[in-house]
Amino acid sequence: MAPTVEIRNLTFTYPGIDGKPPPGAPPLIEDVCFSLEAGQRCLLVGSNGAGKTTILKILGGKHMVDPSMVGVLGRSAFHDTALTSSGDLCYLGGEWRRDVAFAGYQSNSKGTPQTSPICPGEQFGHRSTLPKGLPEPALYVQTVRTSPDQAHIWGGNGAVRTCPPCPACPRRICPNNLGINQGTPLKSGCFCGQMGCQILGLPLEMLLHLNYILDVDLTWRMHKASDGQRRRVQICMGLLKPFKVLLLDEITVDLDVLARANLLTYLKKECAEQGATIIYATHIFDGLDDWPTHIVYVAHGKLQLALPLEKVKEMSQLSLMRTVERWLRKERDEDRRKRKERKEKGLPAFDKVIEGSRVVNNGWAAGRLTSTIAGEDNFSFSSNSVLR
Ligand SMILES: Nc1ncnc2c1ncn2[C@@H]1O[C@H](COP(=O)(O)OP(=O)(O)OP(=O)(O)O)[C@@H](O)[C@H]1O
Repeated sequence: MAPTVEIRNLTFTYPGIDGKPPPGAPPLIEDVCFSLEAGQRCLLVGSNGAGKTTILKILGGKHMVDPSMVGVLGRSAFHDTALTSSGDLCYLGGEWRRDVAFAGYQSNSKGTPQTSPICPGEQFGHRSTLPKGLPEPALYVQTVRTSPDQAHIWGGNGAVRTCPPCPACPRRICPNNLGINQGTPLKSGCFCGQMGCQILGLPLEMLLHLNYILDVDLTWRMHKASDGQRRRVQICMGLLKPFKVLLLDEITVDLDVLARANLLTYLKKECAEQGATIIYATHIFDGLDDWPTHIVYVAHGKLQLALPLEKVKEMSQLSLMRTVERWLRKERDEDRRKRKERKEKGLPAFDKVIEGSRVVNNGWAAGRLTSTIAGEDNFSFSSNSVLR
């Protein structure tokens, strides 16, 4: 069976705002390889800062890497934007926000901004869909972010401008509004049913299905909902489109035990019935022992283990939680031993921190003509000023 998710020698360093990794920065993710097939559920584990979110975001197409390094359903998640907009590839992360984008051209010959907006949810941003003949660096993709409270437009310089809903496109936030610099918080007090149907443009029937699983009351007012209630709505909205590959970055954190158990059962069933692939990064192991089919363990951005669960030898004696605890304890002890040795040799205990700006545009790596691997040559396959 062809893998639905394939990572081959993935190496990645976060770029700074100039689009380049800080000089001398070591790779954050180094030489990671693993693959998964349809119907497999994989737990992604590792200590804080190990690189789980980074890997999931790369898989979710939020950071550009060489297409040879990551294949989701046989496609490059970053470059093939139709993959994410179709819903086949779904990323649900800790923070609730949604990216929609438009592609356009930075300026015409007179320097006037030119935009060719494409509404959210439609295919956008691929170089081949844009008129030919314009110089490559003029191509850009810009992100409109929406959250329950407001819509944000991220400008090229990282500046945030809030954006009112577009009158021509009342069910959605339309990039036609780009450039309107007026702050209208978006539906902060709306009903959660309205959120799904009006703002995200989803039909009510679809909403009702997951609603039952997550016990969401469509009359909840978003600004009055508790953290866990908002989280339920987030998950509900995120899972509405049928997915083939689902990436979950610790989204169950605010859920009560019943909601979490129902969700895990639902996901397991979806996986078995629809042949979906799920990767779930978490630190919460309650009730997970018989959930995953596979486990991937990363430490310091490097793959330690990628195995079917039944092949994990510790699991014959220990629970999943105790198994992972043992790995992390061993890793921590090893780190401490190394630091001690370095100190004894008169070296600083920790590696020198390479200063670089943190990429804040929703984890979308600033566009670049260069590689995201420190010290490597430029990509031949990238466009400048990509600001997704
Ligand atoms: N946007 C960013 N720009 C620069 N560095 C980042 C960015 N996001 C994360 N990092 C760094 O990358 C490393 C891995 O972070 P990541 O969030 O992938 O870890 P994680 O395994 O998900 O951790 P946790 O379990 O705490 O969520 C960390 O050292 C972090 O400081």
